Amino acid sequence: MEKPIKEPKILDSVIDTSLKKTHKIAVNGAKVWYGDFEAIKGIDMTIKANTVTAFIGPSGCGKSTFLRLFNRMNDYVDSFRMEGKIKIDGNNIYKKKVNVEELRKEVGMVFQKPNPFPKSIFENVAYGLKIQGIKDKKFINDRVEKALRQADLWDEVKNDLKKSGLALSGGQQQRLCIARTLAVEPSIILMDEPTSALDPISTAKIEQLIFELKKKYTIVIVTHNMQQASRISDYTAFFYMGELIEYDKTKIIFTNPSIKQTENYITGRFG
Ligand SMILES: Nc1ncnc2c1ncn2[C@@H]1O[C@H](COP(=O)(O)OP(=O)(O)OP(=O)(O)O)[C@@H](O)[C@H]1O
Repeated sequence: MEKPIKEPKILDSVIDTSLKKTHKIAVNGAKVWYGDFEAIKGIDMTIKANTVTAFIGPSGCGKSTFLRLFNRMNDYVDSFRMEGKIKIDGNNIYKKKVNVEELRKEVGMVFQKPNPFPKSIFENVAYGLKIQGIKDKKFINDRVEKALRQADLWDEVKNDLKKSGLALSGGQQQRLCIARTLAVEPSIILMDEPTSALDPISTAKIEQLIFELKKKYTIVIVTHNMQQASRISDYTAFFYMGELIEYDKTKIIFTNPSIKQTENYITGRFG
C-alpha cells in the first residue's frame, strides 16, 4: 500500500499544491528595505529539494539578508520591510497566519560563529525538543544521539555528554550547532558562512557533512569561499548590489558563466 503523503506542519490552510511538488523554496519578486535603503531589489528564484545552493557575491550585496528571508530572521530588525512572496512547500511564509516558531523548526539555521548555549552537550542538542514541551526521556535521548551521529560528532562526545558545549573546539562546536539544528528535524538548513571561523580540517569535516546531509535536507549556504562553493554546491547564485546577477548549476557558474560580472567576481577581478 502506498504511504500517505505527509503534509508539512506549517500552514496547511494555504497550501498551493501546484507549487508544492516542484520546488522546495520559491521566491517571487522579493524586495527588502532597511529603512529607506533597498537591500534586495526584486529577486525571483526557485530552489529544488535535496540540493545544496551556494550564495556568493561581494560583501554587502545582500546574501545574508536574502537567506534570512527563508526563516524570517529579518523580522527581528525594526527597520526591515519586505515585498514579494517566499513559498516553502507551496506555503507563503509571510502570510499573517504563519506560526513563525513552527516555520523555524522546518527551516533551521547555522551561523557564522558557532554559538552553543552555556549548557551541556546533551542539553544543547535536546534544547529544541524540550522547548516544544517534549518530555519523553527515551525519545529525547534517541533524537540527541541521532542528531549527534548525523553531525558526525557522536564518537567524539558520546562519553562526555554532560560536558559543557563551550568546552569543545571551534569545529566541534559548529558540529554541535548543526546537531542542535538537526534534532528538531527541519527540512531546510540555512548556513551563513558556517566555516569562516574554522581551521581547514574542521572546514573539510563540515563540507563532508553538508554533502551527506543533502540526501535528506535542502541546504542553502552563504560563502565567501569560491572553492567551497564549487566543491559542495549543486547550484550557485551570484548577487551584486541587491540583485541576483546569475543563478545556474555550479559547474556552469564556475566554468562558463553567461555574465561578465560573474566571471569577473569568480576570477577575483573584483569583490
Ligand atoms: N540590520 C540592518 N540594518 C540596516 N542595514 C542592514 C542591516 N543588515 C544589513 N544591512 C545592509 O544591507 C546590505 C546587505 O547586507 P547583507 O548582510 O545582507 O550583505 P552580505 O552580502 O551578506 O554581506 P557580507 O558578505 O559582508 O556578510 C548592506 O548594505 C548592509 O549594510
